[in-house]
Amino acid sequence: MNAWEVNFDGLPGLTHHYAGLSFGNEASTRNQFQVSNPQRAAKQGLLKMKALADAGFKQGIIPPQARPNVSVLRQLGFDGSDEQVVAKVAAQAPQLLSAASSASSMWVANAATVAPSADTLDGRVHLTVANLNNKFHRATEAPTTEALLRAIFPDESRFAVHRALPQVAMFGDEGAANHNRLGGDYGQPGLQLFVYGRDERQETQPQRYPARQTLAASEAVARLNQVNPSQLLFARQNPAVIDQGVFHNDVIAVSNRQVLFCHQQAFVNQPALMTELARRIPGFMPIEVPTARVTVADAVATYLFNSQLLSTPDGSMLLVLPAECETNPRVWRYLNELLERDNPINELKVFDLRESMANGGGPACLRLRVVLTDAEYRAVNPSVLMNDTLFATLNDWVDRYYRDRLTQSDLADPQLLREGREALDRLTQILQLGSVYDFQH
Ligand SMILES: N=C(N)NCCC[C@H](NC(=O)CCC(=O)O)C(=O)O
Repeated sequence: MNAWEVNFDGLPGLTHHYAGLSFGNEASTRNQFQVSNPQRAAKQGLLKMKALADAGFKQGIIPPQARPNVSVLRQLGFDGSDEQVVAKVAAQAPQLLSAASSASSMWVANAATVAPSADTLDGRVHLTVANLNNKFHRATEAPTTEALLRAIFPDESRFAVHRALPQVAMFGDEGAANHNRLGGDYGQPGLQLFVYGRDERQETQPQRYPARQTLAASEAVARLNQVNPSQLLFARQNPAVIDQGVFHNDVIAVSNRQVLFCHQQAFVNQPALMTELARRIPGFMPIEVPTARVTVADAVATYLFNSQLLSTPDGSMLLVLPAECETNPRVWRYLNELLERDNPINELKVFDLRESMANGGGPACLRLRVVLTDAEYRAVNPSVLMNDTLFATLNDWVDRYYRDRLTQSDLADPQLLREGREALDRLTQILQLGSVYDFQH
């Protein structure tokens, strides 16, 4: 079956700011209270989408969520009109206003875990929304993520969107950021590698930072997504790298078809995992970067592995990297040697994503991969697919509504709430999504 990997990128929202909300994500902690530029964040995201669409890759967009999230603030006891709710939380608990205003839904690698139809028992594409239970500001994304995915993948005979797992630590699930699919052509059955950080039943935990993904969650997602049991593998991420800031597996590994590009220290018992993968994946090609060349600290600082590994029509592969890789001499030297070596990677494309990177989100965090057959692709809401017209329309929309400077204290401005709703109302028209936001009901 002819199939494609379609990348859907999250668009940074109007309240993008630096709040230090993600303990264990060192960029988030380091950049707390820095001044952000939401307009630049959105434009950096749009430029990546457009450049990849122009290069012939299939590219979609997932809109931001409505923030501040007034309903969660009401749930926490702030009352009155929407404006009064914002004023009260700003005065009494600014950190909660930050959490309720986070634009974190841009990192759609954490929106859901996707199973292509070639891997599922009922032959549909399955998407299980992630509960993002480990962080309050992210856990509130799930209901709107579900509504957005239903609006983008509306045909229930082809797509099954599952709601998030129960919101408890035992089922902490961070979506596709801890999931890789390996194999041959996209339309052929692949091996789904679920990577977890914590197994509450037995193993030791990281000492310093939280492990967000549990094995129990990964198992439940595999069940919901109806992944053929013969195409499943669960592996544990190395707790020592979680303690060095690798809060999702996509900060230390990325796969495409038969290639797994990862750090030497990414997984527990890595040699045995590589042997198992080689046994199960025809032509498996691991590219393991040794610590002697690139340390885990360098990987975290540059997001080398948070790259997108994309297949070009001639069968070779392209790495989409953040600009931070180019400015680190060790990483850049390694990458240029990689191009010369015997492997399918023969091109590097570098993007300036600094607004997102400063909160710990690189190229791969910003995208959700969805493998689709031709017929499935035609069933996607066509208004979310990137092209020249949509790019121009969205740039104008960003110019009209987005601020070019935002700090935590700006979140108290009631005008920001109004601007956001007006902008998103307009966006749902542009993308023909219907009423997906609470404020539209
Ligand atoms: N690796 C992947 N797939 N995604 C990156 C997510 C970054 C996000 N940062 C934040 O949520 C920071 C928000 C703040 O501190 O303002 C997170 O930690 O969940």
